[in-house]
Amino acid sequence: MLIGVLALQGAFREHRMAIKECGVDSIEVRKRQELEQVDGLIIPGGESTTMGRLLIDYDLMEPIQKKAAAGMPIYGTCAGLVLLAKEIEGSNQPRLGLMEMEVKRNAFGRQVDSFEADLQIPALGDTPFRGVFIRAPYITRVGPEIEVLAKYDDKIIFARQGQFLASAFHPELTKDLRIHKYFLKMVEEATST
Ligand SMILES: NC(=O)CC[C@H](N)C(=O)O
Repeated sequence: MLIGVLALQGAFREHRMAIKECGVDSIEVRKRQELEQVDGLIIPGGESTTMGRLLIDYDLMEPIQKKAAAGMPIYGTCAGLVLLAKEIEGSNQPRLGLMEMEVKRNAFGRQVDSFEADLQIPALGDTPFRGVFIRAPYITRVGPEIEVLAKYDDKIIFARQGQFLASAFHPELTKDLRIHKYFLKMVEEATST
């Protein structure tokens, strides 16, 4: 199994470290040829407007959408979550638009630019997951095919739609590997069918 981490901008190194800790190989994806090799893709946090523009400049937008349509699992964190959403409140910025949801960017407000919180995530067991939020978005509306995996303060911050996974927070900035392992299981399931 080979995981690609989109490396146009943002926190891609930390995701590669986490994947390595899980005992799985990864590569940085900046070109089509690199994308072609991978079984699953992680879209890191960063700046979603910049990353969206770079996806077009690097000619990766359509190739990713095509691989997604062919079943490739994708996990987006923070800016990655924004890029996965079909709707972005008040913005027409470029996006992959693969998940039936609307998101609000920088949604927790200026006073709470960055914060941490213990999250209850039933899909990961009883132990809370430390959520690191940095100018985080949240999900404001979801379609029926979306499974809500966690909320914080009544806001949806972790969700799945089939082979797509999205978190508003940054598990790659903690030592807890449960979400990366959860995604790797999704990739394993997709590649074994
Ligand atoms: N840490 C992050 O990825 C911030 C995301 C940023 N607010 C955006 O919308 O692009």
